[in-house]
Amino acid sequence: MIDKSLPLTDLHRHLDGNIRAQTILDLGRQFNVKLPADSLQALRPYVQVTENQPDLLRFLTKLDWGVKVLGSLEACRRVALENMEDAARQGLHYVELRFSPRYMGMTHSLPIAGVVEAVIDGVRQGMRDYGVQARLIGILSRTFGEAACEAELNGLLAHRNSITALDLAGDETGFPGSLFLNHFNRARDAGWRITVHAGEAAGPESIWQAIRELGAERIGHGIKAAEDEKLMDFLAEQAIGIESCLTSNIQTSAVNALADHPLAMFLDRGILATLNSDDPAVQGVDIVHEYTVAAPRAGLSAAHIRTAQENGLKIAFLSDAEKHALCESVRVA
Ligand SMILES: O=c1[nH]cnc2c1ncn2[C@@H]1O[C@H](CO)[C@@H](O)[C@H]1O
Ligand SMILES: [Zn+2]
Repeated sequence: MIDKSLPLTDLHRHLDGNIRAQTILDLGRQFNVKLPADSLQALRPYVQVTENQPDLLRFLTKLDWGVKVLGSLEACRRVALENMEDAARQGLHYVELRFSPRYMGMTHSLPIAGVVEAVIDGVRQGMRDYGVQARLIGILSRTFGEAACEAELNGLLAHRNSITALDLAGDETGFPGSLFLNHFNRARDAGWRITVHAGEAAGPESIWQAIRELGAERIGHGIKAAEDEKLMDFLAEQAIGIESCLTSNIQTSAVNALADHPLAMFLDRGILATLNSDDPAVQGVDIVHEYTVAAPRAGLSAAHIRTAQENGLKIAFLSDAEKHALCESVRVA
């Protein structure tokens, strides 16, 4: 189901939602963080979704142990590097890793710009060691409010040339995009691309807002676009990509069952929708599962899946020359 002649991409993957359970154990010991369990098996239910959660916020608590053990900048570098190793193991040619530096550094009061630098460093080393291409997306964790997000943005802007895009993630209903106009104006002024988590927990108006007011060129999840015909037409006409994350949407109860997921309809309507993982370690799945198991269960035909894979290249935050080079490297390999 994965076309080997095309690049395999993952455009929506939280680096801080993909911290290995074993690494959480290691770092917990190293930094004397009292974990709820001290074996891999016993820790798993605290750091991984073992049954679907009733809502997004309950799902998001599963990411917390992963960042609570980040006791140093070196620990941040380690998880960034391990993310690159995971990407290589899954056969990805190109990955966009997103992360929230303030969230990562919060427990141990790490300097935000320092976290950003450590992540950049780990990802760079990973590109060299594992031969996977990567770009970084900074996240503003909306759950902590405007002022916290301003500090987070400042830390990201300190390394603006190593960051490709800005995203807004966390509690979409409690902290609507309208609170973050200034933040996104500054991001666009810095020349960054924009993607926003929208229409996951809130309705289609949240997607319209992200596009019109925050300048989103891509939408994370965007499930609720299915409720708005005009919006779906607009997404298709304007080539605004959708980063779908099938398993995540079931685990957060954003969609009741894979068979009800709107991704196949989005593709039928010509929307540039893609298959992505979201928080693989927390979800207990990875991109290959999304292509080979989740996508068919969501009613995608082989042709849909191929289109989604092609769309991954189309809407990647790369220049045309970089996309071309990526295709060539896959063909030659
Ligand atoms: O599926 C999701 N929807 C919304 N926000 C998310 C999701 N997964 C992770 N985060 C949020 O992203 C930041 C860490 O990268 C955190 O704010 C986390 O809550
Ligand atoms: Zn996400």
